[in-house]
Amino acid sequence: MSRPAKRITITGAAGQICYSLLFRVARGDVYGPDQPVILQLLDLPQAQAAVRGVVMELDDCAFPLLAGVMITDDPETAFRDADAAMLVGSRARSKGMERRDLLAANAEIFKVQGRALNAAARRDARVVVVGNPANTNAAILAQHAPDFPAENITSMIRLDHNRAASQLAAKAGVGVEAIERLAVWGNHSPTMFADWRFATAGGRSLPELIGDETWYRETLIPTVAKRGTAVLEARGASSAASAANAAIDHLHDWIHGTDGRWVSMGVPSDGSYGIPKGLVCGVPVTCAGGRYERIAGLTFDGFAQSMFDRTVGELAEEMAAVAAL
Ligand SMILES: NC(=O)C1=CN([C@@H]2O[C@H](COP(=O)(O)OP(=O)(O)OC[C@H]3O[C@@H](n4cnc5c(N)ncnc54)[C@H](O)[C@@H]3O)[C@@H](O)[C@H]2O)C=CC1
Ligand SMILES: O=C([O-])CC(=O)C(=O)O
Repeated sequence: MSRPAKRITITGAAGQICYSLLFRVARGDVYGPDQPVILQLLDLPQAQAAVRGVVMELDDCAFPLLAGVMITDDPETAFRDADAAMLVGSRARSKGMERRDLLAANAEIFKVQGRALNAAARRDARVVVVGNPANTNAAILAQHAPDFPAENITSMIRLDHNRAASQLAAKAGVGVEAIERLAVWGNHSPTMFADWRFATAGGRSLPELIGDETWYRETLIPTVAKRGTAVLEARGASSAASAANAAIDHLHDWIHGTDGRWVSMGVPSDGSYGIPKGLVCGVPVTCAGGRYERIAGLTFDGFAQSMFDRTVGELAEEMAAVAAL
């Protein structure tokens, strides 16, 4: 263990997603098999005992790459010198809670965490927001971290990307690794737009290979959009392992590169595709040299444009609702 350890801030450490996430990060799934890591775990004061239990289990795994674990309920302590941050903790909807209340509660959390990130994290830290509403939480985080590079604050839409890739591969009868040039646009919500128009499998156009536009519009898109609900109904608990896996894919690919493959990330708008600045929006990217690059110059037909406008419109509405609070 000669290299200095990378510090990863992870919030919501006592929750369901982290019960899967922490063990994989500690095993090296983000930074790779030669890179020691230190976990800096944040959760609420009332969750500290549960976090201590999870840390006992981390100890009991005897992970060779785990160089340390810190537990705290103080955001600034959690973000101190962080090389990366996975912001999973957020306020879940409780009975009788309106959407407006949920947005307000999360806006407050990400405002506080934005200030802490601004004060304490390394300037080259890579941040992925997982806690819902993930895109809007990321945009609020960036607003409150004015000295931190906004392009390093992203949100997770990779779970939708992976869900779509898996469904498309099954339909086409190919391995999921054959699926290339898939794009998921917009909000991590049922409005997200899984766009297969440029997708290929083994170099062949996927829409041509599958040859069923009706299936795409009436089955694929709604299946991906409602997948979280379907898992919740079947399992009686929300998608935790697949969400943790997607968060690892997101950060791993950002750090290590995608070798030219497209993946989808929620990134701060630079105005391209007409996405209003200030929004954090799912777009297709490639990653290389520790940076993501948006896929530029894609065109939209009537259906794609209407799907794109709907999901970007929803993001703009969420931001307006937060601004009005
Ligand atoms: N972007 C995506 O694709 C997905 C996002 N999610 C979202 O991820 C979030 C976490 O999911 P689960 O782990 O299943 O939830 P959970 O309810 O099991 O755990 C959430 C944890 O966050 C903690 N927490 C709440 N406020 C906090 C704060 N201010 N600072 C630090 N920790 C805080 C709670 O104490 C709890 O331990 C939820 O918002 C969920 O909707 C889930 C699946 C996919
Ligand atoms: O709503 C949730 O907590 C779960 C979620 O985001 C998903 O499974 O996509």
